[in-house]
Parts: sequence; structure tokens; C-alpha cells
Amino acid sequence: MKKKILLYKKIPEQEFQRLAERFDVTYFPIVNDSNRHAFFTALAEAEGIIGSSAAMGADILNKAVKLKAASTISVGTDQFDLAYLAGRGIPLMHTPDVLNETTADTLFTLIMCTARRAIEMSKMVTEGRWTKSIGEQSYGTDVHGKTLGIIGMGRIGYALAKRGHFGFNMKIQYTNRRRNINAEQDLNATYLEMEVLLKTSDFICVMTPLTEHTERLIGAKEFALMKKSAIFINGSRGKVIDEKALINALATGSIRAAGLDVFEVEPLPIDSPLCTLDNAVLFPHIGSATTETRLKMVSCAVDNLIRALEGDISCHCANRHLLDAQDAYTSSAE
Ligand SMILES: NC(=O)c1ccc[n+]([C@@H]2O[C@H](COP(=O)([O-])OP(=O)(O)OC[C@H]3O[C@@H](n4cnc5c(N)ncnc54)[C@H](O)[C@@H]3O)[C@@H](O)[C@H]2O)c1
Ligand SMILES: O=C(O)[C@H](O)CO
Repeated sequence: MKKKILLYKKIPEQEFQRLAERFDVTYFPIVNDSNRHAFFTALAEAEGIIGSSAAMGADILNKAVKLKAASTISVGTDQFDLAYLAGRGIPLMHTPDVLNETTADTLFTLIMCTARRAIEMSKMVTEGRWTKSIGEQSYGTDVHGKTLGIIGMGRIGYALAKRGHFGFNMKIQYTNRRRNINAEQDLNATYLEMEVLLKTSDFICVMTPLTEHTERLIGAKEFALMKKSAIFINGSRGKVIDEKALINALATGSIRAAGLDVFEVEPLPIDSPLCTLDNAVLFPHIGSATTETRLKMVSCAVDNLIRALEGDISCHCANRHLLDAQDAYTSSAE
């Protein structure tokens, strides 16, 4: 008999078929008040789950009494309670690497848009305010040759640094849990304590995961340390920064601009003060959102679930360290 799995995201047909060939799939393109009861009923029967963008804390996962493996169509795993899953011996699979280059492209787009005031200038044209040659009040600032400070020099941080170093002759500096020797050797990147990085960078980009250690990593104290000309970019998760403190820094001109792909609350409420600030460039969480990369992510997540339900978590398991620490993983093939 086929194992039951729960799919809670719309995915391309060919990937759906790969799941359906192997599993008995219950599919919820979206979960809302009208189908929540049915969703929980399916969750209680599922040996595997696959999807993204839905909170999967212990309160939800404890309904999944037969669960053997979870697969998220994302590299970020903050929607899940990793320790809870590990405590039950359940691996959480994720999709690193396939989205590095696309996400770094998005981050560089934010850098260019903020520095050159691209959205603001485009609005000037489309709103009929371009009535004479622009003056210096509309000038942007250069990107090439400036200093790029990266907080979280992991897979995507490195891909961003590559663009800055090779494409824009930028000086790369970073802070990270561990030294990134590849970045130092390949990109001449300098490791700095956070405080020094904040004081000396022209562009500061946060690319850490959201964890209990990184929640509100950047707040009023950190914004106050940045140069008045600094441009702040967040592509990690909204909760890694104190959004109110950022709004204050932008509104008072204590930093020059911010480019944000992620927010404390998503979708960003239209009454957020961020929406009123010309020096904030706001994207609707599109870091990895190209057709090619989203397909690769789904494909990777499908492979991950198939393998994990066969007992193979050697690749792409996000809570492997926690499972290993308590020797909790017992192969679901058993
Ligand atoms: N905006 C988007 O669409 C988008 C796309 C992809 C990933 N992301 C986010 O980016 C995150 C990073 O992805 P990745 O693949 O580069 O992960 P990664 O694990 O390769 O890199 C993260 C780096 O952050 C470092 N780090 C962790 N805690 C830190 C701390 N307290 N201080 C300094 N450094 C710290 C780690 O050492 C690691 O090197 C994901 O977890 C996800 O939340 C967002
Ligand atoms: O974590 C990720 O993969 C991105 O935020 C897309 O969801």
C-alpha cells in the first residue's frame, strides 16, 4: 500500500506526478478556515508532508501522529520547530544551494535600486513629475568600489559577495558564526566583529537564518552604529531585525536607505509606515522567485521527501545535528 502524504502547496504537474506515482497524496493548495478541519484530518494520517509558507510549530505537528518525514520547499526552516521534530525522530528536509544565485541576484537588485533610487525615480516619470532636467536632489550614490558588509556569510552571503567583488569591485567584509575561509581566499573578504562591520560598511546586508539567536539581531543600537550614508538590506527573515527601529532610522535620516525582501508580518500590511518612506525599497519576498529556481526547489523538495521516506537523510536534512545528538533518527523504511 502507498504511504500517505500531505501536500500543502501548489506545485508543477510533473512534480505532482512524481509524488502521485509513489504516494497516496492528499493535496491542499491553500489552508484556510474553511478547510482547516479537513487539513488536520489528513495531517493525522500523513507519513510525509511537503509544502511551504505555513507555520508548522509543535501545536500543529503534534496532530501529525504518523509523521516520518517533513520536506519544506525552502531553504529557511524557521516555519518548523526543529527540536520538536528531532525529539520525535522526524527529519526536516530543505532546499539549500539551488536558490543561491537567484537570491543573490535579488539582493543585488535591492542594492542597485536603493543606491540609484530606481523606484523613486521611475515613479517621478510615471507620475508626471519629470518636468525638467533632474537636479542633485535626485542623485543616487555609487555602488562600485564601495564596502559591502555581510552579516551571515553562508551560501547566499557568499553568492552576494561574489557579485560585489567581481562585478562591482567592492571591498567585502563580513561577520559570521565561523570564519568563511573560501570567501577570504576567493573574494579577499575580511572577517570583522559585528560592531566594526556596522560602523565601516557602506552597504550592510543581513543573510542569517532566523533562529532564537538571530531574532532582532539588528535593532536601534545597531542602526545607530551605521554610517549616516549606509544602505541596509534584509533578505533573510523580517524578525531578524527590529522593524520599528529600522523605520525610525529611515524616517530620521540616521541611515540613507533600506532594501527589504522580508518583513515581520507578511504580506506587509499596507498601513505599515515603511510604505510611506521614499528611501525604502520593498519587495514581496521574491528572493528565489523565478520560474527556473522555484522549479528546482520543488524538484529538490520532492526528491528529499522520497529519499527521507526511504530512510535516506544523508543530503539536505536541516535537523540532522539534532537527530544525531540524541541518536533519535530511526529509518522510516524500518
Ligand atoms: N528572501 C528570500 O526569498 C530568501 C531566499 C533564501 C533564503 N532566505 C533566508 O536566508 C537564510 C540564509 O540562507 P543560506 O542558504 O545562505 O544559509 P546558510 O546557512 O548557508 O548561511 C547562513 C549563515 O549565517 C550564519 N549565522 C547564523 N547565525 C548567525 C549569527 N548569530 N551571527 C552571524 N552569523 C550567523 C551562519 O554561520 C551561516 O554561515 C535562510 O535561512 C532564509 O531564512 C531568504
Ligand atoms: O527560505 C527560502 O527558501 C525563501 O525564503 C523562499 O521561501
